[in-house]
Amino acid sequence: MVQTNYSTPPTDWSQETLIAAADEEIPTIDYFSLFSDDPDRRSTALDCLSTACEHYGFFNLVNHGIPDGVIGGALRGIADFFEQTTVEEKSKYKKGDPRARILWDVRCHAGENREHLKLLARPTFHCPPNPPSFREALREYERRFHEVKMGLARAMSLILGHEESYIEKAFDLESGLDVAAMNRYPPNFQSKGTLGLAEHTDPGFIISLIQDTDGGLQILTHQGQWIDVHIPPNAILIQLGDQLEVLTNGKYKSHIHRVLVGDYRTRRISLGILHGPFVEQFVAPTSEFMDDAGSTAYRGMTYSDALQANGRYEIEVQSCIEQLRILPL
Ligand SMILES: O=C(O)CCC(=O)C(=O)O
Ligand SMILES: [Fe+2]
Repeated sequence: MVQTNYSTPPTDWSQETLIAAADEEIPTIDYFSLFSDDPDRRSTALDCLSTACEHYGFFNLVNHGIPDGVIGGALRGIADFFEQTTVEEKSKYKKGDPRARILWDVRCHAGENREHLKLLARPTFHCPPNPPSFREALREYERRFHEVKMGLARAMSLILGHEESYIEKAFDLESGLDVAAMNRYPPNFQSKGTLGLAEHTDPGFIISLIQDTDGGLQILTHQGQWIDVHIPPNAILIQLGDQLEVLTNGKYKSHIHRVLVGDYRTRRISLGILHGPFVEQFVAPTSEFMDDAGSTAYRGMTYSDALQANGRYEIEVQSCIEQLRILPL
């Protein structure tokens, strides 16, 4: 994540700037149409995907084939974990061991108000054992979305002008590092300020996001405007990650987003999965996306090094896009 300074909130965030967000349309992509046998339908869907990736960097995915019950079950399981597990039990997962595969914390200050749980979902699935319904429900959703992710990688490879397996190979996606990041906002009734989560971008190929309550997430568009993100029930928000920005030399960009807590009486649960390349995969802009002089706007790094470039652990999945960007002289 960029600019996540937990002790000092950014100074220019007045109440007004936090609330002034435009109500803009979020592009919607129909997943099944991307693979339709009807060539017109398919080509229209791929065109829409191309516009969404290049001009927005995020979109709502519908008709993805994951049953409503699987999405609802995962969100209920997460709520059960946050509500039924004792603080003593959760505290076993506090940051300490760099090789930890599960991380839990609660933050309550002017720059961040949330309880969160992160766990390694792929290549191996790790999860607290209780409540038992949580593990199974999360695993089922994660398994289903893995297929959707591989499909999106194929469709995006095509709109980038490559063979279907281009992104899968460039990121070694079948061995990719997927981290599930679950949030509860606000964490309690002592929240301070209006920020649930400070502005940041996320690393990886894409980030998929589901929620149980609409409202709170805001995205800074490439045109520099904060917009409120509305995710229709059972749609999945897809955000492009930093490593896709690096691979495409900035043709597809990740974007800054943040979460507001606003009303302390409304609870919101979200599940973002950060779908990353294989940790040892070296990710650098490929020649097709360079200009005639062969110049690149990003430096290459393995995914593991990029995740640790800010001194963080892999499981924290923090962005280091600032270190990856080569600033023009
Ligand atoms: O809760 C949300 O809506 C977004 C969470 C997020 O951006 C993250 O965990 O990286
Ligand atoms: Fe994020």
